[in-house]
Amino acid sequence: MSAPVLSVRRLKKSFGPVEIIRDVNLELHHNERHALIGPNGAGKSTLFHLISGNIPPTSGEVEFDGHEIGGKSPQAINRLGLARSFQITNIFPKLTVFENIRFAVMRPYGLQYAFWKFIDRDARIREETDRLLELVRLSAKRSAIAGEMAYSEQRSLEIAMTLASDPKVILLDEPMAGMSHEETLYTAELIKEVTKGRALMLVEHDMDVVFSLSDRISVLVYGQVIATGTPDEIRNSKAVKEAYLGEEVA
Ligand SMILES: Nc1ncnc2c1ncn2[C@@H]1O[C@H](COP(=O)(O)OP(=O)(O)OP(=O)(O)O)[C@@H](O)[C@H]1O
Repeated sequence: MSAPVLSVRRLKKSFGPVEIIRDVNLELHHNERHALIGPNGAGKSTLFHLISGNIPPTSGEVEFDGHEIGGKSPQAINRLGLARSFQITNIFPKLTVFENIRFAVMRPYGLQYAFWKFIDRDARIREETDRLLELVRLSAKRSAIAGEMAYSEQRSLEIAMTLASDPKVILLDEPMAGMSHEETLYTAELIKEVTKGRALMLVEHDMDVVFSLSDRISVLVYGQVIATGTPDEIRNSKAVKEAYLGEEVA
């Protein structure tokens, strides 16, 4: 496996006297799909917030693509090539699908405040928007109002917006939350496709998705990584069974 594109070392985060992230070490490699699983309240979202710059660490390091990013702003981290989509859908519900993606495409060009009519002439932005529409299979929905689409379609749109900055690393926080079985299968396939050539870190509660999609899995329990390994290694880990998966399977 290649060198890590993202390394978390001895990371800690306390809220007041309570230590939520307790000395976490984690590596994400180029072209790797890596899931982070663990019981409710284990600290998965907090770890994502620390990596994406939404909250600063108490101590420790986060290195992304050769840069120390711990404590940097989400915008600065995003510009370096790390993109995150949130548990809560991040789209503009009253705009069309095309307008939503175009907004995300314009962001890296610093054009988001320009007039739409001038932007419409900008072939570069239109082509990139069309490419992303096709990639997430939403071309037929380009004129649909985003907030009126099915939930899974809104998540596809959100994934397209996350890809707009052409990130090296993508963090997805519970992309299947609230989806039907069919929607989950569809979205898992889509995620597989669109993350080719990138590194993905995923927080997800659907264990079928986690075990079929991931190259490696890390298990977080009470703010500590208790195991990292391939799906088979994690499935057969005694420590994981005792601390977490045994309970899930039951
Ligand atoms: N800003 C905050 N201030 C105080 N405590 C916090 C804060 N954010 C999170 N916590 C606490 O940190 C712990 C970990 O929360 P976190 O949301 O990271 O867990 P999680 O593993 O993502 O859980 P879930 O699977 O339910 O989403 C929880 O006990 C939560 O109450």
